[in-house]
Amino acid sequence: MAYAVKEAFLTLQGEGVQAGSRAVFLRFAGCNLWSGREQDRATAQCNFCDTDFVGTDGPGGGRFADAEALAGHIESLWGGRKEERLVVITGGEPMLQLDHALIEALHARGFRIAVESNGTIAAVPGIDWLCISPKAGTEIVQRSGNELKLVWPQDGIDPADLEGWDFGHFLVQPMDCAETQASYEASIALAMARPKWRLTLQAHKVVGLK
Ligand SMILES: C[S@@+](CC[C@H](N)C(=O)[O-])C[C@H]1O[C@@H](n2cnc3c(N)ncnc32)[C@H](O)[C@@H]1O
Ligand SMILES: Nc1nc2[nH]cc(C(=O)O)c2c(=O)[nH]1
Ligand code: SF4
Ligand SMILES: [Mg+2]
Repeated sequence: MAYAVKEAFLTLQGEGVQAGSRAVFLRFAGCNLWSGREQDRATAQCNFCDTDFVGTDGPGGGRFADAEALAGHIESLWGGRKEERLVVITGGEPMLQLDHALIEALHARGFRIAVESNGTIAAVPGIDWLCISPKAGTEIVQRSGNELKLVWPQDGIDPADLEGWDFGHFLVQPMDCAETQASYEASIALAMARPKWRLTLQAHKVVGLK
C-alpha cells in the first residue's frame, strides 16, 4: 500500500520512558480524532493537539509507493550505523496507515519500532514499544502496551479507571496549552496522589529539538 507521510526526521525521543534515545520520527499524515484544521479544533474529539499532521509537505515527508520505499527512506535518515536503530512512528494517528508490510520492512533493516497511538484503533502485531495516549470521550480499544501516557488535565477521564489496564508504565504528561503552568501543577498533584503514575515531560520542547 502507499503511505502519506507528513514529515520524517532524526531527533531524540522527547517523551515517555525512552526519552533521550536517538530515533528517526516517522509522522504519518491524518488523524481520526481531528481534521487538523484550526477551524475544526473546538468541535474535534481531540482538541489539544500540539502537532501539524496535515499533508505531506514537511521535511522528509511525501508519498511513498510501498513499504520498501518508506523503510529505505527511514534507514537513510538514521545513517549508516547499524546498532540501536529506533524508529518512532507517530502522526496524526499512525494506526490508520501502519501495516504488516512496513513492520516487516523496518525490522528487516534492524529497526526497533516504537509507536505513539491514541488507542482508538487496535495495534497491528509486531510493534516493539507501544505507547497509548487516551483522549477523553473516545472508545479505547487498545488497552495493553508498554506505556500509557495520559496528557493531563483532561475533563472526562478518571485516572483510577485506567489503572487496571495492561501497561508496563503509567505516565502523566502535562498538557501544553495556554495554561501550561496549571498543567504542571495538576500533573504533579496526580503523581503525588497516585504513585502508580510517573511524571514525564516533553523534553524536546525544553531543549529546542523537533
Ligand atoms: C501528536 S500525538 C500523535 C500520536 C497519536 N495520535 C496520539 O495522540 O497518541 C503524539 C503525542 O503527543 C501528545 N500530545 C498531543 N498534544 C499534546 C499537548 N498539547 N500537550 C502534551 N502532549 C500532547 C499525544 O497525547 C501523544 O501522546
Ligand atoms: N522529539 C520528539 N519526541 C516526541 N515524542 C513523541 C512525539 C510525537 O509527536 O509523537 C515527539 C516529537 O514530536 N518530538
Ligand atoms: S489523537 Fe493525536 S494526532 Fe490526533 S489530534 Fe489528538 S493528539 Fe493530535
Ligand atoms: Mg510531538
